[in-house]
Amino acid sequence: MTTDTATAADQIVAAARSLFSRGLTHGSTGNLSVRTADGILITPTGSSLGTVTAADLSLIDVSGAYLDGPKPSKEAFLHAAVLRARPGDHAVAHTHSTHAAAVSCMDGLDPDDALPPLTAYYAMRIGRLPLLPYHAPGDAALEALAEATAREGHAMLLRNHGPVVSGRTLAAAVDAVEELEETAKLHLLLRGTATRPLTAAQAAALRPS
Ligand SMILES: O=C(CO)COP(=O)(O)O
Ligand SMILES: [Zn+2]
Repeated sequence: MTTDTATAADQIVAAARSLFSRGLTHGSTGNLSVRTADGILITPTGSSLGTVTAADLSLIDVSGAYLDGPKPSKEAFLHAAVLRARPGDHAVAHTHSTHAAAVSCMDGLDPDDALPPLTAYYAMRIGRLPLLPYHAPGDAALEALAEATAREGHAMLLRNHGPVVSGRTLAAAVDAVEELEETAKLHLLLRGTATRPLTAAQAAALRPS
């Protein structure tokens, strides 16, 4: 279902405030997008999600090209790549949330799946978390890999950076990125403690499509 641009703008501003007010984004980090009938509405580059308004939002097309409004997020190409790869998804959330960003800096991660399925909600909302190799923010060299990764699943972790998660709606994408953050926190809390994640079969039974 495609959202109209005015509704999408309201959704982006509400989600931005919600994330920023709870410390899930800080400074001018993170960006949100929603696919609309007109293109992809996305937060502008350099904006704080604590103060961005509906009038500040940028419009790009699915190729990532600029259409209207202020200069889009430098990660606009990533949002467009994910939405091209996932026609059933209509929104993308990217954050530098503390615990997920911390995990993205850890050595020895499994590049196919950076976090264990510690809880049922993690298995339901994220499932698998591929780790993408380090690129500087805004480096479009990541575009092809991000698009290919998004064809396999709706979540990915950018090395030394943070998560990118899509959803059928912005609410779903934000819900999933929050679940990822909380699971990253649990993972760090449990370091040094013998831990029993879900079994592969238990996780697979809950995995999102
Ligand atoms: O998260 C960010 C870069 O990765 C923020 O960039 P923008 O301000 O360009 O959206
Ligand atoms: Zn970022």
